[in-house]
Amino acid sequence: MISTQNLTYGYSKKELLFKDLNFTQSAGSIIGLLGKNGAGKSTLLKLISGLLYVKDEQIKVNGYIPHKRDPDFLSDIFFVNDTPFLPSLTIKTYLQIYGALYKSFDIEKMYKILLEFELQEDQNLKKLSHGQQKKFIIAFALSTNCKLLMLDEPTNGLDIPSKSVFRKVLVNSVEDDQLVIISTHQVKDVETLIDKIIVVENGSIVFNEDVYRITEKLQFKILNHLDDISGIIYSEKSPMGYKVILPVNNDEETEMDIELMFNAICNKTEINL
Ligand SMILES: Nc1ncnc2c1ncn2[C@@H]1O[C@H](COP(=O)(O)OP(=O)(O)OP(=O)(O)O)[C@@H](O)[C@H]1O
Repeated sequence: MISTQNLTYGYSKKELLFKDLNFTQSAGSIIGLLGKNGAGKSTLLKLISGLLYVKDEQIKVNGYIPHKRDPDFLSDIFFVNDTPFLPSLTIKTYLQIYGALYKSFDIEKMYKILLEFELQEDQNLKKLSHGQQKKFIIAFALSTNCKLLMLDEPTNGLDIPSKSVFRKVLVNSVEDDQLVIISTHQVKDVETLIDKIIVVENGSIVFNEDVYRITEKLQFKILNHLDDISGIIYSEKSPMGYKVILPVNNDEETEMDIELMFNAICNKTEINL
């Protein structure tokens, strides 16, 4: 679905953000795109969606060159920005106008998600709070059934119940022929959703692994002491004790602690899966 070939991009010619970035990604995953502030996550999403320009065929998405903005390409991708810009229209009117732009738009699904998010069709989008606008655009994105969904900080501004609804509707909505990329700092919000982690650092992809491979090879535990435990890959002191990453050695699989995993990667821990 996405392939990049020596993708090179910088906001200024002197300083490149991405240099010769190569990666491919097929459909059927919900990816957590992680990285520190300024790592290049949003830029990568903008390049994939064609909002930023690169020469030649350095990126292909669904067989299209994104920046050419072919209508067929645009009707099958959706990019949810951290701060959505919505017109002064009621939800109902917005759906009538913009739903038509997406070939697989499902109005019934939209109304079901609106109900879950406690939004009504007669509400004016401009008069919604930031969190309500976010919920609206997430509901719309999921209802387009686009092959590629990119969500930049989707849980930013959502209250706690809405975050649970977000997780539920996303999991129930996504099909195997879709690819979802979620860029976020709120890693705990997406921990149970994602099946792949991609970490970007200084314009490079420094980690790219399926969650099932991580939990097959690594254990995530909390220990009272570090003494007498051999093979610790990474550890961090926490109020409960020591959070540690260990190799799996007795077939006992644990849930991945995404925050610990991310910190281990950022601390340049050698992780061999
Ligand atoms: N419009 C722009 N003009 C110039 N530089 C920019 C622009 N947008 C982003 N940058 C720079 O590009 C780099 C990557 O920014 P980007 O927004 O992609 O990072 P990010 O990983 O999404 O960060 P954050 O987690 O803080 O949102 C940063 O150094 C940033 O200052």
